[in-house]
Amino acid sequence: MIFAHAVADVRAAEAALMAQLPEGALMQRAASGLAAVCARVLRGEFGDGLRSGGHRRRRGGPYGARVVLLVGGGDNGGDALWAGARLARRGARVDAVILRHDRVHGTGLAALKDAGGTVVSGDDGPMTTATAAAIRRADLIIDGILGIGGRGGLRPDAAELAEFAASASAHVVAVDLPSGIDVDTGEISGAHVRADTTVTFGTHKVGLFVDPAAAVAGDIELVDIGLGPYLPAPALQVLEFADVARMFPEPDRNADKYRRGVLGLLAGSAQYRGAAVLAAGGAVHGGSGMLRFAGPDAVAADVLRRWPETVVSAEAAEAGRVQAWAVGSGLGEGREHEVAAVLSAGVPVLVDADGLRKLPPQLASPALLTPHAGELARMLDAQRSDVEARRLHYVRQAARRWNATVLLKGSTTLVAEPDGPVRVNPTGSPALATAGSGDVLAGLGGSLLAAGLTTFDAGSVAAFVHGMAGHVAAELSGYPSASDILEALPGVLAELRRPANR
Ligand SMILES: NC(=O)C1=CN([C@@H]2O[C@H](COP(=O)(O)OP(=O)(O)OC[C@H]3O[C@@H](n4cnc5c(N)ncnc54)[C@H](OP(=O)(O)O)[C@@H]3O)[C@@H](O)[C@H]2O)[C@@H](O)CC1
Ligand SMILES: [K+]
Repeated sequence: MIFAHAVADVRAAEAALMAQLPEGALMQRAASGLAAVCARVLRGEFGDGLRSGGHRRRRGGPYGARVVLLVGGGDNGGDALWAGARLARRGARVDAVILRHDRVHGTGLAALKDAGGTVVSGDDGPMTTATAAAIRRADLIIDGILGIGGRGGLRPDAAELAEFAASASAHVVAVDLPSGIDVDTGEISGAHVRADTTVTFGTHKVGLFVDPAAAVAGDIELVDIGLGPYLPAPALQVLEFADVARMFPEPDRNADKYRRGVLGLLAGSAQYRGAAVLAAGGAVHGGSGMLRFAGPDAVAADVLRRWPETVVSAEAAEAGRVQAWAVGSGLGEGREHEVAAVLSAGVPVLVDADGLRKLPPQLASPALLTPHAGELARMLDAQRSDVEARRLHYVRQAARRWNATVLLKGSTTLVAEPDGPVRVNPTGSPALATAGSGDVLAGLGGSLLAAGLTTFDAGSVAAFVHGMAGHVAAELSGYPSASDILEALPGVLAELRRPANR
């Protein structure tokens, strides 16, 4: 599992570690790790990041490379200067653009000059003719404007510099984080750097994983500086393949279909017949032992035709015993009494799409709510654009409001509980943004609930697996449909459940 921590926790850990070490030792660790990644970038080991096609890709390593440092007035700038000195000693031509001469990291600047680096900015501002020329011809730009000490978007002179750097063809490496993002929330409130690679120190920072900021961080490289033992519980968790393989329910030797878990599915309507079929497909593959579908005859017939292993009934009340419910995908208007009954059935329930419009003020059962940004906005009486800009804030707010697990779908899917760390799904891709994709996810998540996973684990495992299926489907069909994603699921699950991976 990958973790991310809040800035206050990073600061506390840093202080505890620093008390054990000689002055400047941490910055040297950071700068050495940063220089090592930069050398790899200059050997062509990293992709072209955000501006694919526009890059001057260098393969020869630091010797002879042209490097520009953007240096703010704090320790982030200090890291850049020390790393620049290391690259200069390895034969790079290093030019520094200093934003604040009165605040610049003195020993870092002296080290850079000793190693043969030069300053191209002027006394009265960073943008000079020499700055522009250096940035235009650079192979690599190192963004040391702001790190975890920054607040708000970049100030005008830094913003002008970042914008000019963005127009150049160099690979941009951000020091600790892309300057100008809000590091604890992933929000962006003004001008900021767009990085191709971010080299972060000690632990990942929250904003590197949460959109919109995550989208401007590029590839993330973590440099271990020894903070680990001093860090408290993380603010964010990112599941990896091995975690999901371990968490995915494994039927025991004596399991029968009931013991593996039965999911009840209340989905689909005359208007949205396909949603029921897609959700049922996600459920059939999702790890539970049996699916009971409740819905109108015509819809039930569609489900049975595609998934003959399903048991169908006309009403939720007639469905029989289940270990969990999934409700809402394509449900349309009406059926309020059935939804209410399912929500108070005393078993865990996944609520999606139209089910989210029918939520009571208080939920009686453990619930996993799976809105996209528009649905979450409606639930919280907010604007969709606000939810998209402040995803972490709103997903946490909804989790507390309904005392439930909330999975906010989108560019980076977040899964939050009322308390504790938020999970970010790392497998998302634009391939998942297609009609019916959410229905597959709902069935899959419901099935995992029925198989006994907690709402938190069911949501995060479902999102991970669904995202992997999206990638596989995209490789096969370019722009995959929800049916393609569904078809990719068995292969992904087989891979996940291979004994070597568990
Ligand atoms: N944590 C660790 O373990 C380690 C941390 N290390 C490194 O230290 C970094 C943190 O350094 P830090 O605390 O000196 O703050 P930093 O981010 O450089 O910014 C402060 C400067 O920015 C300025 N400024 C603020 N807002 C601004 C804005 N909107 N637009 C423009 N300017 C703005 C502010 O100016 P002021 O407000 O004071 O006028 C001040 O000059 C951290 O990210 C990592 O890289 C490693 O070396 C070792 C291990
Ligand atoms: K930075």
